[in-house]
Amino acid sequence: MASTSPVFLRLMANAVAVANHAGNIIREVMSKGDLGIVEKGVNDPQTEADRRAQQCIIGNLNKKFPLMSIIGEEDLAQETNVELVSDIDKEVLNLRCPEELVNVTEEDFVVWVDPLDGTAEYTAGMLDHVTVLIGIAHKNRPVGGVIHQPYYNYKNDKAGLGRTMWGIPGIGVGGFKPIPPPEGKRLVVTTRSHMTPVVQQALEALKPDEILRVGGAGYKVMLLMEGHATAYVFASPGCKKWDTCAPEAILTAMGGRLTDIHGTPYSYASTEMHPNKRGVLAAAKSDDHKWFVENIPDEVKQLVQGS
Ligand SMILES: Nc1ncnc2c1ncn2[C@@H]1O[C@H](COP(=O)(O)OS(=O)(=O)O)[C@@H](OP(=O)(O)O)[C@H]1O
Ligand SMILES: [Mg+2]
Ligand SMILES: [Mg+2]
Ligand SMILES: [Mg+2]
Repeated sequence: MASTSPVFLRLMANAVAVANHAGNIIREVMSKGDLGIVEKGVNDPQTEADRRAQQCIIGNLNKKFPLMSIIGEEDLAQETNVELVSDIDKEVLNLRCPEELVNVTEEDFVVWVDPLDGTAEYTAGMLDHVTVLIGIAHKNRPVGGVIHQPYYNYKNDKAGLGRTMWGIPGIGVGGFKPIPPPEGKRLVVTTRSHMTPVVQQALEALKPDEILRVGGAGYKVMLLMEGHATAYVFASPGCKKWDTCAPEAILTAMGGRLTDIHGTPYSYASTEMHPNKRGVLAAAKSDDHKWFVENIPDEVKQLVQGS
């Protein structure tokens, strides 16, 4: 079965396994206590966990899919002697493959990797905000996504610590139960640490019942997936393709949408620039997404055009 599975399913099943392994690395670095923090820029830390998790994810995917483009957040020379992850997720391997991906070969996929999303929160001990993101794109669009949350349940006696969620548009999602947001309420999730006057202006115009400020694109989208928020609104550049590719795939698979603040999808081609310069707007329900696109003021849209 495995040897005849489409490349796409083998890739997804390996992505789940390496994301789990990256989660082990992230917890191990934290438990050893020396995070090895390097400041890449203002308010942009990198830790030993970011570095080792990326080496593990890209090293393993490279070994198994040597012809595929893989783009990771951290600017590192790839080590060749990374620890081999031999498991593969059997449930994902045995899923139905989307018809249009059955015969696609590895050269035609592009993988976007954020080895640790929410680094600032990781260093500050806000551990549930931390995720590992692996997004798979084909013909510029996200076709599969994996989000691993290494500290899921960490406040809960460590019962069942960590979880992995996946989504394949046209097929479905796994590892969590999609929950719709509460009817008749507008709950907006946005940045915790990158507030600007324009981000604020957009939020005020939307008149939310509540604003949730959390770290990381992965965690914000998880709040949408499980009904804790109606929309993720970030009217600013700053987010990158590796932040949004996996979350977009999962949201799309459950009927939601992730675009720029104008309502236009991003392209995930390997030649694409990394920053999402036109901001981020996401919702678990496409009707909600439409309402938010229509209600972000034109003045804000003009200020976040990516030029
Ligand atoms: N230059 C710049 N300007 C404005 N905002 C920025 C910038 N760089 C990163 N960000 C925002 O910072 C958050 C964390 O960034 P990353 O996801 O890239 O970092 S990491 O994966 O945690 O390392 C993430 O969102 P928040 O967590 O919502 O603040 C990014 O959207
Ligand atoms: Mg970073
Ligand atoms: Mg990130
Ligand atoms: Mg990161």
